[in-house]
Amino acid sequence: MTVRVGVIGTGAIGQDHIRRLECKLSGAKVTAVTDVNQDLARKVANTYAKQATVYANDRELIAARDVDAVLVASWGPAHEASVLAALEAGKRVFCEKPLATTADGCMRIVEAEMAHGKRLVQVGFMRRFDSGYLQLKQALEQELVGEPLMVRCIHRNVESAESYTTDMAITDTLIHEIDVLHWLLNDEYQHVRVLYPKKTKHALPHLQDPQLVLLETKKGVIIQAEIFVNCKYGYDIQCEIAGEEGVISLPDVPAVRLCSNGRKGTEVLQDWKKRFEAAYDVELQAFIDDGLKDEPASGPSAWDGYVAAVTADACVKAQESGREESIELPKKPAFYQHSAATPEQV
Ligand SMILES: NC(=O)C1=CN([C@@H]2O[C@H](COP(=O)(O)OP(=O)(O)OC[C@H]3O[C@@H](n4cnc5c(N)ncnc54)[C@H](O)[C@@H]3O)[C@@H](O)[C@H]2O)C=CC1
Ligand SMILES: O=C1[C@@H](O)[C@H](O)[C@@H](O)[C@H](O)[C@H]1O
Repeated sequence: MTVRVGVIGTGAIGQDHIRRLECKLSGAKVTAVTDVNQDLARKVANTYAKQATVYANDRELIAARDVDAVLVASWGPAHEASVLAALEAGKRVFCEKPLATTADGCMRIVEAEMAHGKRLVQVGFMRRFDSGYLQLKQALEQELVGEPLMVRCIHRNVESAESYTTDMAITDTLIHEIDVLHWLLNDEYQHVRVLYPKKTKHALPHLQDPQLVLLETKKGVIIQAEIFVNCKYGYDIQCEIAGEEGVISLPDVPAVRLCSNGRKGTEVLQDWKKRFEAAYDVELQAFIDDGLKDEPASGPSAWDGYVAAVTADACVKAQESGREESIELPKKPAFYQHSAATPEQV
């Protein structure tokens, strides 16, 4: 059996996912694509999925008889409408982050999915499938460092586009830490503060960069997350967790060590594509496998998308107020209690 996938949005990550569905993963086939830029959609189909039909819009693609599952990789503000339409059609949907740009939008998706009665949505929080983060999770579960006390994270990008704004440091970038850290710590967020250090000369006038986000969990763990999207030297993701009995850190991505011209060192990756390539493969294979087995979606859920959105809203409020803001979430519905399975491969 094959899961026939329709892809909405054929930009950077849409193309990447189409390529992996067609060339790397098993049990899937891209049968449909669409993009508001129809020339791009045609070009991408022609390059990576010659058999795919190019549709004029998301609604036509979702309705297509040869589309079993939908992959949403359009711009964030377009996600909610596509996910809701896919749910209405009773089709599985993998949605890149953010699930929706507002907490209310995420809640509408949660409600639609619960009304449908089966989990169909997986959110593209790929770090939960990254071997390094899985090793951290395992170490915490085995209590190798005892109770976690403090976390230090770094999320650096080489440079940001002109369209990247100060709030996007939260909604577009920190959102990955927001998701992965509460999953790692098995804890909930309580408060947040955002500090603005001296601004880099490499950021455009409208952008505050870097930023320091201080999150406190209900158990009292303090997380210090640096977001620096014009760091210039590379794509750098770090995470260190200090516990009562020791410290664990995210492993470096293995790379050849080169000694040449009087220097010794390794290449620094330049973007998310290579850093999380294996994680994207595993998350999407999990989505396809759930479809092949006709089982409820088991990856990061619509509820996880909602938690991330509520937390991001509080972070943006803290950016604006300069004060500590609280993060309040309703109780997780029973429908989502047994979600977000951890893949076994570490
Ligand atoms: N999980 C991850 O690490 C990453 C996730 N993303 C997420 O993936 C999404 C796409 O990001 P990129 O590929 O970098 O952006 P992009 O700008 O390269 O591509 C987005 C594409 O969506 C199309 N589009 C916009 N609205 C549309 C609509 N209503 N219907 C159909 N097509 C539409 C655009 O024309 C564009 O071609 C974003 O939500 C982003 O946050 C992006 C990069 C990495
Ligand atoms: O999701 C991603 C991008 O959309 C975002 O713009 C980057 O800052 C992140 O590093 C990347 O993982």
